[in-house]
Amino acid sequence: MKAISARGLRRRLLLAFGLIASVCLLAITFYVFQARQHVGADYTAMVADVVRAQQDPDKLRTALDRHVDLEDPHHGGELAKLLQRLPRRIEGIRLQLMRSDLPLAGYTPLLEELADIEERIEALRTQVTTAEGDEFDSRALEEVRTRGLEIEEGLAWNYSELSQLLHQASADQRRLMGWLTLAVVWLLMMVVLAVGTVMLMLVRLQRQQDTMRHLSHTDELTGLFNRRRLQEVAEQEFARRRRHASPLSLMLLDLDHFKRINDTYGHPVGDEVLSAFSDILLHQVRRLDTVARMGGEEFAVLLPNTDGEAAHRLAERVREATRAMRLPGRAHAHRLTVSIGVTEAREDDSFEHLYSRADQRLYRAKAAGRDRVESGDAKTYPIDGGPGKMPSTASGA
Ligand SMILES: Nc1nc2c(ncn2[C@@H]2O[C@H](COP(=O)(O)OP(=O)(O)OP(=O)(O)O)[C@@H](O)[C@H]2O)c(=O)[nH]1
Repeated sequence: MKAISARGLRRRLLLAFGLIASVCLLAITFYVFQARQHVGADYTAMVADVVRAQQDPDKLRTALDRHVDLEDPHHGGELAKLLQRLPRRIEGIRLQLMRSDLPLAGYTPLLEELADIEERIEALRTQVTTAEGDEFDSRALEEVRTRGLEIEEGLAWNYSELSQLLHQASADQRRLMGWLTLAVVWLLMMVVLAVGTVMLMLVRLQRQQDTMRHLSHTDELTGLFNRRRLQEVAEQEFARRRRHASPLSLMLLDLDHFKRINDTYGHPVGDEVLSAFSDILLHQVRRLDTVARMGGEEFAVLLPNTDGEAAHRLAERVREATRAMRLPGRAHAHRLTVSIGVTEAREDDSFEHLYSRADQRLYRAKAAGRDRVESGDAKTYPIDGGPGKMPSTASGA
């Protein structure tokens, strides 16, 4: 599986975080809008019905007055029609209340009273319609008036109570919605915060992992790769070589008599020399080469796409540069030299074999007097690409 870099991961996490935050923001806006609209619409409709119903008692009083004052039986028709409409209005309000989510317990006494009024309206309507066409006596008219006024009073009181209850409930509901909205906003903020924190932690974790990986691949003193990393890169290069059949060489380098530097100038100066030598190596090689410190004063350079001849030339350049190197501090007068073993990978070779051959050649270079490059081939190699001869399989001082 391809590893994601810390930067790539951070970019993806930030993108995800931005998306989540936007969705949350949209959800909050949508919720607040819907909640306010919903509550407003329900109560507006119900309160409007009750306000209209509150005119009914006045209409009833007027109809009664006309009915009684004119003593005209035909006016009974107008009163009867009104008495027919009133129960429908009550029924409509009752249905609205039932359908709403209001706690009906507070409304039950009112609804019961309205049901009672409905019955009385029905009785009065029967009385008025039955009497239509007959002669009204004043006693009967007075009775209609009295019963009508009782209904009018009952209706006026009930509607007024209902209106108050609805206004109160509406105010309560709005307050509740306000709190709910706040709670939702708070909750979403917490979610966003939590997601952000988790993402930050993930980014930190990834950074730590990257640092750990870097440290596990790096030599602390010189900043070069270490033995483990060289091994990994070598395995990759061998796999690549099997696919593309390109040359691959290895150079092993060991500083000569390094102990003397430590003994003469002290360990810290020895450390500085090791760092300065690393710089020389890095300066001489290409970007695709892998330079590693194997431990102590021993180094290795893996050279992809490089045959033994080119590797030998490079080794010579490194040897020359090392001799010419001015050592730091009190060691400035000391001349540092390096012995180098070079080898090119053969067909069906392995890194272990390659390394072992380079090591043997390094040993030979040491044994032959140090400050030498041993490549093991009987050929002579031109140095720096120009014509030149090597006395034997080795070159050096
Ligand atoms: N300053 C410093 N010295 C180190 C470090 N690692 C190893 N050394 C020293 O390197 C020296 C290596 O000594 P030897 O193995 O005898 O090798 P040499 O003196 O270079 O001799 P030849 O390799 O035979 O030419 C020892 O004195 C080690 O203490 C390090 O990280 N810093």
